Amino acid sequence: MSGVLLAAEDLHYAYHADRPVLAGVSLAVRAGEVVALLGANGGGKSTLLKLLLGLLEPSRGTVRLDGRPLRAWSRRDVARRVAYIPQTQAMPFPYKVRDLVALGRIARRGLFDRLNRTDHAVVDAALARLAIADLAERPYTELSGGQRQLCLIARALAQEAPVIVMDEPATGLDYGNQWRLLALVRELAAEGRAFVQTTHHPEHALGGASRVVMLYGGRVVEDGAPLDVVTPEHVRRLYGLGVTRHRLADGNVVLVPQGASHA
Ligand SMILES: Nc1ncnc2c1ncn2[C@@H]1O[C@H](COP(=O)(O)OP(=O)(O)OP(=O)(O)O)[C@@H](O)[C@H]1O
Repeated sequence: MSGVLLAAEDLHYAYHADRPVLAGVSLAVRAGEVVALLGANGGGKSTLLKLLLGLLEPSRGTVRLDGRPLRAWSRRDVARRVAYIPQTQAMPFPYKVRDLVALGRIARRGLFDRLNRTDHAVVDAALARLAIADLAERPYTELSGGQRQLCLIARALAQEAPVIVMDEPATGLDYGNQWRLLALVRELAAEGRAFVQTTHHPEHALGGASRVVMLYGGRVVEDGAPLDVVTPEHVRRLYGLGVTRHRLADGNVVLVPQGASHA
């Protein structure tokens, strides 16, 4: 299919043979798309991301990058095409923020190559885009969780990969930064990048994604436009929580929880 950058075809995966986590997941991500992946805790979202990145091997099925099976690519070529922002990343070495973001350039250059003028300009642009230029000289290890998250996103931008995979990118970000990040992601997608991101916030999927995929019982149960997927019925099925959905006068759509249920 045209424009598909990253595709999962009938993926199966289990950490333990008697407990399948994914049981036939298919998904295609096209240039310009922001795909939000929703699912309950333990539903297999992070596992799916790791399969898409080639960090885990599916027991059945294939992941394709630019149409070629992932296992046919070298790790370095995958890193040039796909950037990953994991949920948490321990960073024992106290890199300065600028140096951490510059690590994104390794995929483009050799590990021991000196950064050239273009590399420095790309790093500066990434810091500016995340509005963290003022943190550039601070050690990463001394930053707050949310500041670290912004640095990891800047590093992914510096990598200049056409696909960016993010595991709960809004975690730890304050309310303003959460919505600024969603807006930035849409801007970057409009420039032709593709995003796959897990989220625990259906509102973020409604307001920030161009497509929403719901994982339930190890399968994709919904895949479509945010307004078609993030419905009270589907939210109840996924989270066991009743919500009402309202369109505001400005056109925005919001969910209002009705109270928890274990049904
Ligand atoms: N390394 C592992 N070894 C064994 N089981 C694992 C491992 N990692 C995850 N699991 C199990 O696989 C299932 C899916 O986990 P995964 O982390 O993919 O879910 P998730 O949807 O990302 O969850 P959350 O929303 O809580 O982050 C869970 O039942 C989890 O316990």
